[in-house]
Amino acid sequence: MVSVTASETRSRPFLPAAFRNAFVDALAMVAVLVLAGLAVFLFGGAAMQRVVTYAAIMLTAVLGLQIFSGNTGIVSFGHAAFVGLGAYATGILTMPAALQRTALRDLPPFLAGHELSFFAALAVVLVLAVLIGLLTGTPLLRLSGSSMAIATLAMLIIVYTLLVASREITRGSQPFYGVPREVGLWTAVVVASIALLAARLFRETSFGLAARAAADDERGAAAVGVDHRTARLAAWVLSAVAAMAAGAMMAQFLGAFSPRDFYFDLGFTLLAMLIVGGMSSSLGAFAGVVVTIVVVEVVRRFEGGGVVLGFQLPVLFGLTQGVLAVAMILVIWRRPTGLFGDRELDLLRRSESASIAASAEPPRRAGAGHVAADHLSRRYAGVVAVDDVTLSFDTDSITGIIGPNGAGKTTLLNMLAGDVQPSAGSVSIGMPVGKASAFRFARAGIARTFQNIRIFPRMTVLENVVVAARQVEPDLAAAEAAAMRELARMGLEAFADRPAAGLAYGLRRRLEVARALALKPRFLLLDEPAAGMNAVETAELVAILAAVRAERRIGVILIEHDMRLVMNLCERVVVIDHGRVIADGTPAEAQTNPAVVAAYLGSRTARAHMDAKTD
Ligand SMILES: Nc1ncnc2c1ncn2[C@@H]1O[C@H](COP(=O)(O)OP(=O)(O)OP(=O)(O)O)[C@@H](O)[C@H]1O
Repeated sequence: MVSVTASETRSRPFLPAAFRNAFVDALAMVAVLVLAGLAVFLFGGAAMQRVVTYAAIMLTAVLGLQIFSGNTGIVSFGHAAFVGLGAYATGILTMPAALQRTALRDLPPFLAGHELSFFAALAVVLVLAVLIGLLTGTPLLRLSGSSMAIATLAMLIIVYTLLVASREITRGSQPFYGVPREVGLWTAVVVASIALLAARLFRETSFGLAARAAADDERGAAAVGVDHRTARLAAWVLSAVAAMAAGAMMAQFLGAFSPRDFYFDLGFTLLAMLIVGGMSSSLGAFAGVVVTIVVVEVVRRFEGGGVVLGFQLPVLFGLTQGVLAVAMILVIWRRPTGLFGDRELDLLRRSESASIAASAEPPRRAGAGHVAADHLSRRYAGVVAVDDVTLSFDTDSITGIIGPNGAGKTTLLNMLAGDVQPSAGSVSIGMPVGKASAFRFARAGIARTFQNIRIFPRMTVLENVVVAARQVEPDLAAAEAAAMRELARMGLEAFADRPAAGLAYGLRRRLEVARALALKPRFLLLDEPAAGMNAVETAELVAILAAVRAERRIGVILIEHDMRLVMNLCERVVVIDHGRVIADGTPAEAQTNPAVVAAYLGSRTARAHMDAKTD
């Protein structure tokens, strides 16, 4: 459990808490793998050693898939293609030259006669994997969600077709043979161990955090400065590296193979293993491989028929794939997050040793600055949501935006946050942000919360805030300490290690504010921050916002229907009706403005709200 201390620890930790925890988790899984290797090495026969070697190779490939699909939430059917490319590249690079002259007579000269050792070939394959990852990822990741998943399927088919068509290099659909079989148990165990470390640690890097945040809520992630395309590309490239490393080992493990070995069957097996274990964690990938290999080894014995309890079984062709398919369906049905859920081992997080001190460093104060809307309009097929609005907001002030339902308040706020593009006019935030997009606005100091809360439910409460802190603080340990400080401010430190999904409604709203503040913003844009809160919670929120403003001198712009909150907290009130600004002044002026009363306060209840005096 994370504990908070009031002051920052004197000695800086060797590694940020998240990495220490990840490292220990990975070491625990590596220990199990090494012990399994040792057990079959000492006590198992050659057949058992081959099973564990194969399991370690598959583990490397499944971890590759997990790095991408587990962190981004996008299923990939294409990773078998990476395994195939790694296998063929290794086969060509390591095949003895004499054999090449007979088996691959038409091999282009630049590919011929290298005769590399396995590890030299692996190094080349890894470089190749980065290039192939960048080349395939850049166009693929322009798509989103299910279209991206379908595109990975297309990639699998394209690579298969290329392997079959490139006869001079691959022998087409004929078996590619003559690859030296240097990869044994320990090579596979070592490479799989490195893949385990990489997969477990990647989760905690800023790319891993960003990819997971975007998987949970893409708009919410952009609002805390996450560039999801870059994060996904990083995950894709690393996953290609792991999958191609698995392919390199597979080539030398099998010695002979054909394109069919890296097609739908393998793609399905990799996915089945990951889904059975649990897609979202490296623990899931690890467990999935162990469970499915054990099941497959047992089932395989019955595939060719045999006698069980006196009964003669028929030959059951495809029994293993069938059992895997049923296992996958059962898991998806009964346990959608896989056998091992979507949490890592988190060995250190469970103990006191992972305490993170809240940063004592005072957060930066916003300098003078402004956010301005210049003749801003936004139309939606026939509806003019915002109509020619010109407004300017300064730091060190709190402005309330009020107006009837559907007046255009949220649309205006979305444009000020770079989340919605104006149909006409422009937004200036006091510094250049290049192509306007929400993540660039967030990094430039425009933080926001949403009317419908957009936290990252599958991440912990602390991770929710660290994602934001990392966008402005490259040092992870410092980002953790800053995130802890914001959690403590919002009274959430006791929940730091819990999944955010478990928070009650009011606490989720607070978490969203803590997350926004971790961006060290110049402006904080809040869309109905008190919605759904009771009077006590609202009063606490008002006190927190007033304290934040006093401490940091930031500009706060909030949309709110709770007039008591607006009148108590805001120095300026902007009233919007039918997309236009109809009043802009002090709360007292708004209360007595006849246009406001006429346009906004038709009903008696609303008038009663408006008449609420400041406490
Ligand atoms: N994505 C969209 N597509 C089509 N119409 C939209 C879209 N977003 C907003 N609108 C329309 O624009 C108008 C203004 O909506 P907006 O949500 O900005 O108002 P609001 O003042 O925030 O309302 P509320 O107080 O109910 O949240 C409404 O008529 C709404 O239906």
